[in-house]
Amino acid sequence: SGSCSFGNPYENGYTAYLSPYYIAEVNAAIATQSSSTLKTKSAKVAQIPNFTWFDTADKVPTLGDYLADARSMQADGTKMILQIVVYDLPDRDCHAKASNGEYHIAQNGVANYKAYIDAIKSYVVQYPDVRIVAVVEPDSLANLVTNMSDSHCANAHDAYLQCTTYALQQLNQCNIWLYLDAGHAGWLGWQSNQDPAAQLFAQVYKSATPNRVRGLATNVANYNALHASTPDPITQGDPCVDELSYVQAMSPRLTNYGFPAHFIIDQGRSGVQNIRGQWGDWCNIKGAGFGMRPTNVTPDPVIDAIVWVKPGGECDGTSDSSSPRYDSTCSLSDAKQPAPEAGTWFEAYFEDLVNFANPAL
Ligand SMILES: O=[N+]([O-])c1ccc(O[C@@H]2O[C@H](CO)[C@@H](O[C@@H]3O[C@H](CO)[C@@H](O[C@@H]4O[C@H](CO)[C@@H](O)[C@H](O)[C@H]4O)[C@H](O)[C@H]3O)[C@H](O)[C@H]2O)cc1
Ligand SMILES: [Mg+2]
Repeated sequence: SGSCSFGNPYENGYTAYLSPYYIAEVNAAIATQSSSTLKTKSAKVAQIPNFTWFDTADKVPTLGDYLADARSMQADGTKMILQIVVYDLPDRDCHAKASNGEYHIAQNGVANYKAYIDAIKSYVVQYPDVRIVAVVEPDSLANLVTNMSDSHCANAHDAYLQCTTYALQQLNQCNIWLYLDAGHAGWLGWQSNQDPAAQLFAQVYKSATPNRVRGLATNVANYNALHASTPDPITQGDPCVDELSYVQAMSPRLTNYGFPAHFIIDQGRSGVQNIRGQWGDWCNIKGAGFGMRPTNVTPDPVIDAIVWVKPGGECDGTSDSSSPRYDSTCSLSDAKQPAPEAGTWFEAYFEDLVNFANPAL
């Protein structure tokens, strides 16, 4: 049956697959741009690998297309990594509104979610020769740590855990590596949140054995620095001023609870610091730029790789107060407006990310 390796999936010799979905978004954007400099820089972004978000079940068949495409690219000996996000929990994004999903617990949501996971699994098992890295359910467990006082999250608690355990039980093939989403330094890095978070992550890790959970993904769809030379003033009071200090604080706690976690850290929109009014602000933050490029060269052996998970240019949430998914966070002074619905293309914001990119494009 060959080896079922479970080391760092980002080991040297692997090439991250470029999402055709994102390339199409960027190409469409370029067609609307007039500046040749902007067009050139935008084209460079399309060549930087990020994660493909399966935020609706009807996108899952494209996973088969991407796996087949990646397999064809392996014909010459190239070894590919396909990076995806599993993101379709019932009552998703329970403490916010912007990213509420298609499934609802009250409407058979857990069963629907299991069918969604089964569909993903059906493709994973068809391509045992293609390496897959999956971030599992951004914001979900983090909300269970800090927002049980929100009835939406309290009511979703059991379903989130049941669904996540199911996903880990089903997505356990040798060609997939899973990273549970772990919020970020400004969410769970606060002294009072660290241990409860570590306990919950370890509980979920141990709820499905054997599993292919390599560790945690941090800073997904957020803006924190990997390493801040000088802490952003908004971090005042939080011992974890950046993602490096966050993962270094969490690692021994997780090991202590029986979860020897490694980490991947999103830096897709972290190129510019000191741009937020407060650390809890998360929506279309003005002044953000594309950040350090994805790499497996990291400042700590517990960090497998720096990655781009949130595709820059895809909106965090609408600023239209008449929308059912309107979240007032997207109308704060540090949020770029007007903004379209979460997940849809936000051209003005994309152009800012390009122009403010650090390193420059
Ligand atoms: O001084 N102290 O000692 C002390 C102690 C504790 C303190 O309380 C902490 O304050 C933190 C804010 O500083 C809070 O963190 C925010 O929590 C929000 C959810 O509630 C997150 O929002 C999500 O963001 C996602 C993208 O990241 C979106 O995709 C998603 O839709 C969206 O919902 C923010 O990122 C995150 O920054 C903590 O909960 C809270 O516990 C504060 C001080
Ligand atoms: Mg979101």
